[in-house]
Amino acid sequence: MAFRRCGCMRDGLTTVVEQNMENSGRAAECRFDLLGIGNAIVDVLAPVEADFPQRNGMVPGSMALIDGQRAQTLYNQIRREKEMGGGSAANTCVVASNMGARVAYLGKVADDAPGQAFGADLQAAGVYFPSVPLQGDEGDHNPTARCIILVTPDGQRTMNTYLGACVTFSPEDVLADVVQASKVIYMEGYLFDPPAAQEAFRTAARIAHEAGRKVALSLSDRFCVDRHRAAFHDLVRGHVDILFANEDEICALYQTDDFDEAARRVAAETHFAVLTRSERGSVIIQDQKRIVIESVRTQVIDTTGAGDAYAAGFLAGWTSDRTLAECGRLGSVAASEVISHYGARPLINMRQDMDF
Ligand SMILES: Nc1ncnc2c1ncn2[C@@H]1O[C@H](COP(=O)(O)OP(=O)(O)O)[C@@H](O)[C@H]1O
Ligand SMILES: O=C(O)C[C@@H](O)[C@H](O)C(=O)COP(=O)(O)O
Repeated sequence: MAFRRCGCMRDGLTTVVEQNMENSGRAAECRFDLLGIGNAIVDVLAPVEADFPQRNGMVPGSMALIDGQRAQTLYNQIRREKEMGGGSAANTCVVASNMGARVAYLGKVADDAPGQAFGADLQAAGVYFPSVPLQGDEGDHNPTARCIILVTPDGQRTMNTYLGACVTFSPEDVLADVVQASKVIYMEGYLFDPPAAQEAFRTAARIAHEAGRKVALSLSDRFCVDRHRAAFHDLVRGHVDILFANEDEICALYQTDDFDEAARRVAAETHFAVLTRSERGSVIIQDQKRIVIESVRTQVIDTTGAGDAYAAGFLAGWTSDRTLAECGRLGSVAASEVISHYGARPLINMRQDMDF
């Protein structure tokens, strides 16, 4: 089955696309399959030597929050390979759109050159991006966020994020009509770092559920889970319909080193969780039933965005009524594409060029 394509992404929201959702019981009459909400970030990718992260006080494979000065120091220190739109949920949106889903995104940039580039990347990918950039003094004090991503020869990425304009994202930035028009909203756990965005997160979840839409959450990073464990527990137990997490993150949530124990505990607390395990693939858990999905082997150049792309493939499949096994396979296929080159966004048109 081919994914549906929306040819009117930038029309006014009064146009509601009629959907034929015969067997899903999910939302009918949605303009968007997927709405991503997250920290709007420009990624700066750079190859570094294997020991660079440790030598510079970083934990390999993690995301650390840094201030503007540290961002500038690192920026001057590295050999920049690529600068491009990033942000975890935004990456998911771009990949899902590339796979044929109809996608919108909400996030905060400043009205500066990186912010304009971030918006242009989304627009080029067919993602509807109605968020208003920060203007004037506020924008001058909070420039568009940057993530300095250091990639070691084994393809591992270590991220250093300066949040900039993202710290101003608040409930007012949650556009209710866009939320209501989306089958599923997908929010990144990183949104729990900027304080006002936590409230925005809850606002978006409430609006979505009131409109009969689904809410998906990615736990994002194990240290992010450590920072916000109680809030994530609360969300997982009561407010999230689909949970995405990698092995480290789900283990961090339940404070265990044992993946099987973490998987058992999440199965007891939630109806639907999707757990990724890097080259070991993923496990989909729905109502205690487990489906194991293999990864797709590829030459790994840069693992930035593997989890984001997996979620994209999965949700593109889920919102077009694929079976769970097919959703998982689409996740693995999407992830294998983005880890085979620098950057978290696809270099090909996956819908056209790959076997779905
Ligand atoms: N080395 C790899 N080889 C093949 N696929 C991979 C590899 N690393 C990640 N993937 C794919 O990406 C998905 C997400 O990767 P994972 O590392 O678990 O998430 P994250 O990027 O969030 O840390 C995996 O389920 C798998 O499909
Ligand atoms: O959101 C961030 O702080 C980093 C993003 O800009 C980055 O593109 C990212 O999240 C990569 O995704 P991941 O490797 O799947 O975590």
